[in-house]
Amino acid sequence: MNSNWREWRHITKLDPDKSIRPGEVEAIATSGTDALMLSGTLNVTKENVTELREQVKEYGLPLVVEPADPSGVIFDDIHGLFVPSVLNTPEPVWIVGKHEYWVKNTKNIPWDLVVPEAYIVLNPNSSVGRVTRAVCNLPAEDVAAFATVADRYFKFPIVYIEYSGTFGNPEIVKAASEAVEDALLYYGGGINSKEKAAEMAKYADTIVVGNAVYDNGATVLRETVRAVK
Ligand SMILES: CC(C)=CCC/C(C)=C/CC/C(C)=C/CC/C(C)=C/COP(=O)(O)OP(=O)(O)O
Ligand SMILES: O=P(O)(O)OC[C@@H](O)CO
Ligand SMILES: [Mg+2]
Repeated sequence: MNSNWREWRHITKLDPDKSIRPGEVEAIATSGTDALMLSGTLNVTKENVTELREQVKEYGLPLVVEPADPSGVIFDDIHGLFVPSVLNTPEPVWIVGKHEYWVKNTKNIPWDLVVPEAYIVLNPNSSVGRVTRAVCNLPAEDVAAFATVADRYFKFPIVYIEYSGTFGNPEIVKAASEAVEDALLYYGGGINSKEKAAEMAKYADTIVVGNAVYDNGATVLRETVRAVK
């Protein structure tokens, strides 16, 4: 297991609100992906996150929980807790509000596990786009400026270009990659082939594959891993 998250090239995002057949879990875990991220926007609870963790933990891959709300946070038997802030939302609750609530109401947060992520959400039809009311019709220069604010000003270690559910514009991802100096650039959205994986991996440090696991299966997942490693 490579538990150094700064070196991960490929992450598989599993949704606690969806089910995977037991045979398929092994195929996912042995695909060559660097880590499993347990995350979704809708219908995520401590119970279904815990259930998914139990289903995947025996394979020895790093497990990261990425909560959409404090109610979905678990601390036990995970290697990281990646906490998003959405930069291009008009609602501060998605930038810092839920975070304040979480800290105020939680004892003994294991800060060593916590990695902040600066999300730039670019698909208005995704759950995360709808829920956060993100302003998604941004030209490349605005995305680049958000990326620089995240990297140089707020010092977020991760800038995440999020097109969840649809394949994004490579020119925008390229502009973000040129704007980021120290942060790692994550790209996620619509990767379901080796070509799409390779295209975004030209610019992103790390690609995230989610829906393809459920829609296309572990063979395609493995293809996306091979394309970037
Ligand atoms: C402070 C704490 C502990 C939590 C709040 C963290 C915040 C502000 C999250 C806001 C952004 C968000 C909802 C992130 C969730 C991760 C994510 C984008 C998952 C993918 O979501 P979709 O694929 O759009 O959703 P579904 O798969 O549920 O449709
Ligand atoms: O599900 P997909 O479209 O692969 O997107 C991956 C991830 O960025 C979602 O948060
Ligand atoms: Mg999803």
